[in-house]
Amino acid sequence: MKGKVSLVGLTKKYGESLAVDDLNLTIEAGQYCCLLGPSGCGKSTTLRMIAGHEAVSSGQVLLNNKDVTHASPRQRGTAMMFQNYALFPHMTCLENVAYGLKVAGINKDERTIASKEMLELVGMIEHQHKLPAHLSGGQQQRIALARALICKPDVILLDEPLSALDPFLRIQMRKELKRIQRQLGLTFIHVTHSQEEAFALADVAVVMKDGIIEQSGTPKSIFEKPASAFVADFIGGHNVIVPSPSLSDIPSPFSVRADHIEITPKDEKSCHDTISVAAEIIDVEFQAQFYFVEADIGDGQRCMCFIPESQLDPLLVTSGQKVDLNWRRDQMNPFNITH
Ligand SMILES: Nc1ncnc2c1ncn2[C@@H]1O[C@H](COP(=O)(O)OP(=O)(O)OP(=O)(O)O)[C@@H](O)[C@H]1O
Repeated sequence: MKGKVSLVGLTKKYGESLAVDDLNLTIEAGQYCCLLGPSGCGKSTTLRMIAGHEAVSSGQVLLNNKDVTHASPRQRGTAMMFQNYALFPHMTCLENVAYGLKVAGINKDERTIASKEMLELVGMIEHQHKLPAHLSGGQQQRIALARALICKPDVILLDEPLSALDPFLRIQMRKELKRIQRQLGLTFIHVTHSQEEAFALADVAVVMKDGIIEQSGTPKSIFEKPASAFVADFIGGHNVIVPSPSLSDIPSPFSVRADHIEITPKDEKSCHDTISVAAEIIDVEFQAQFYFVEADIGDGQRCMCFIPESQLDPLLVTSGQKVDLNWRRDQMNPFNITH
């Protein structure tokens, strides 16, 4: 199976500033990989270096174990789908999709058949004769995807492909991307700043910060054990807590999931495997299936708790109420990375 991508010491410098710093990563053939991180962390630069649209300062890009670091984009076996779709406005959908085959010298009959197949795959065959301007954002995106797929690349590179779509369409297209990736068995590398998107799609999520990989793994493994305070904060749903004197047997910062915290009346519980922290409720927000409760635990630290709708005691959990927050000792996550 083709489509294995290896990044070896991949580095990009703009002047003195390091945009991507000694990245080492292997993406296996047929995996859906999401590069995830805040703005400026180096995701797009990494993607562009894999595509061959950005020169590498040092290190290597290997495709199927072959060094393609200095190969042109067309020689690599990768295809890029851009954020703005970059469709040719004067060409119909069919012509846009067929363009790559035309450049490759494929005859008209063959490229029409192949392009129609691709339009079927992305659900756009009935729009084949329309111009891009007459399509919705989601439809334009399907055409852009068909165009990227037409030359049968081993790897598809997608830079924030869903960011221009409204929330409903974004979820629909997310499912489509996954379906097509699974159906064709291709490697997809997808850049996003949305943790939700990355977790929904990725076999492997790579969380980046300041040009380095902070953590990579399955979304579940990252959510269950964020490696650093940065990852815990970025993926959400976790509290990063710096132990205060009342937690004297806990030496260093840790995270605890918001849905693992239980709220009880003050001083009610002291089970030996449970950590209890005195807190004052700041705010309670109804979020349909659960309540979002914010509480002050002293030393300027706030804790968020997700309490299932059916389990919240409205007499206990109101603003200003003094309570205990409790979680099991084994639900505390110490960090592997403490920089
Ligand atoms: N052409 C360039 N010249 C100089 N600096 C650049 C250039 N392109 C990117 N950078 C810098 O490199 C760093 C990484 O940028 P990059 O676009 O890869 O980040 P990103 O994580 O994709 O961000 P975003 O989500 O905002 O697109 C940033 O500090 C950025 O300012």
